[in-house]
Amino acid sequence: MTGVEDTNALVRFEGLSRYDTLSGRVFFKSFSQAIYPNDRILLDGASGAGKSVFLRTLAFLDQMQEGVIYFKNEAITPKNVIYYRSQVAYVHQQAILFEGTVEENIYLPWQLKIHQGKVFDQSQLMTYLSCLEKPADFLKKSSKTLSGGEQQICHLLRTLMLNPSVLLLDEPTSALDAEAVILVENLLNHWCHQDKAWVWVSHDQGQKQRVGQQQWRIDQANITVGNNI
Ligand SMILES: Nc1ncnc2c1ncn2[C@@H]1O[C@H](COP(=O)(O)OP(=O)(O)OP(=O)(O)O)[C@@H](O)[C@H]1O
Repeated sequence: MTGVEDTNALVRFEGLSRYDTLSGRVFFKSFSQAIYPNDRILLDGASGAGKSVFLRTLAFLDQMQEGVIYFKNEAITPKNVIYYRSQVAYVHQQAILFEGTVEENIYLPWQLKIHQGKVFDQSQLMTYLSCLEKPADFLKKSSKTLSGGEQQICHLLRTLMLNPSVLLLDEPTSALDAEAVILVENLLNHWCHQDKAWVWVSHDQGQKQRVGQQQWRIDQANITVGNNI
């Protein structure tokens, strides 16, 4: 749906285009779509097709060349972009962690003005940990000593605790073993209830089938929407 309000959409974007201004490469052009509550979208495409570029653009982390993004019908501008990023959260494949413990990393965003006044739900964090079969002392581990998979878990927990509406998941389980992958998927399936949605990038065919109820596919700067995964 484009050009008119859509009160049901969480995120809606119109005419989204992203070029590399130096090389002239077009990543995608004039893409318009909406993300609705409970949408589980697989973003597919060959390596190098531009999936991460697209997710970062949608997260307002990369500069788009054309288009407008709306969150709950409000156009995103520099004035409300910090709030938008807290609601439409990009989960990097390579976790960005700071020096300190897992717990300190999870608390860090709570120092931002945008989260002040909100209450950190410690019992929710403990529930997430137990869903991932991680003991409470995982929180005390230094970020320096975490394995790649543990870093991804820390990053995901930090994002989930901020209670976003939409997760933009860029290969969020790529460093995890098969059992941990299923635990993360189960947790996110539980998380993705009525007013939540995700766009998920994965290279694992089994995971693509499990996490994608619809597919957006990037191919040579075109994005097509379908259901065949
Ligand atoms: N900010 C940028 N400016 C210009 N080019 C970029 C930028 N970011 C990434 N690229 C290039 O865009 C191409 C697509 O990168 P991207 O990481 O989005 O691909 P991808 O589809 O996510 O690939 P993969 O599945 O291998 O992770 C790559 O050739 C990359 O080098």
